[in-house]
Amino acid sequence: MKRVIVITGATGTGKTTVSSYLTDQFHIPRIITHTTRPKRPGEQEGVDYYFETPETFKQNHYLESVHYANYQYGSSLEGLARAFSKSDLVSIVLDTKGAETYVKELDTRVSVLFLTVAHPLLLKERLEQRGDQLEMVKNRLASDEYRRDLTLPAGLSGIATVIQNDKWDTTKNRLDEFVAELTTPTSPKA
Ligand SMILES: Nc1ncnc2c1ncn2[C@@H]1O[C@H](COP(=O)(O)OP(=O)(O)OP(=O)(O)O)[C@@H](O)[C@H]1O
Ligand SMILES: Nc1nc2c(ncn2[C@@H]2O[C@H](COP(=O)(O)O)[C@@H](O)[C@H]2O)c(=O)[nH]1
Repeated sequence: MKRVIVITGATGTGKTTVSSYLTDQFHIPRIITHTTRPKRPGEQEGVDYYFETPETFKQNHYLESVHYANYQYGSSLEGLARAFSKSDLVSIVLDTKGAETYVKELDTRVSVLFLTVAHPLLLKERLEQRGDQLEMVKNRLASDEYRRDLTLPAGLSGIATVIQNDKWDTTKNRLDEFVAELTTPTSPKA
């Protein structure tokens, strides 16, 4: 059965880092989503995102789309099909609103990881260290979406596996266990 690991949580909690680990360690490809935000240094078209203008953004067919801190983001049916052509088990990085939509739309074909950190101050430091523009960090941390995504939403409670991503070695161990449960045929989660 095809399955999507939805990785969600606040900005800077490490969602993309976790998704890259799943690709490198377990060959789980990521669904590439679309955004109208400008590229960060080092980001590549079709690898990190499909970078769109507000006009081209409208031309895709979305399973869900959101506004996040003044930009548009969406996961297209085309992007989903492209990832599933590589593997029956894929991941996607979403804000919590998108994660709730995925659970509603794909139901038992979704496994959710919700990432947190011990203190939100860590997130500001991580965004700055990542090289985000200071103005962008300021706007993002002042957004309703940022505050919303700090807490596990009711719609994901009892569904999501929560991982506190403070120490990367601990997170890696939790991820290894999570994937083992998903991919063991006798496991209730498989
Ligand atoms: N456990 C960790 N300890 C220290 N730094 C980390 C850890 N996990 C991730 N990081 C770093 O934190 C920064 C943010 O991580 P990442 O880009 O994966 O977050 P994100 O949740 O995808 O963010 P966004 O929602 O803004 O795209 C990156 O520079 C990453 O290398
Ligand atoms: N609901 C969706 N959320 C998405 C999608 N693609 C990314 N995201 C989330 O947006 C924020 C900001 O991302 P950033 O790359 O600008 O830092 C973050 O929470 C992502 O997880 C999407 O297609 N749908």
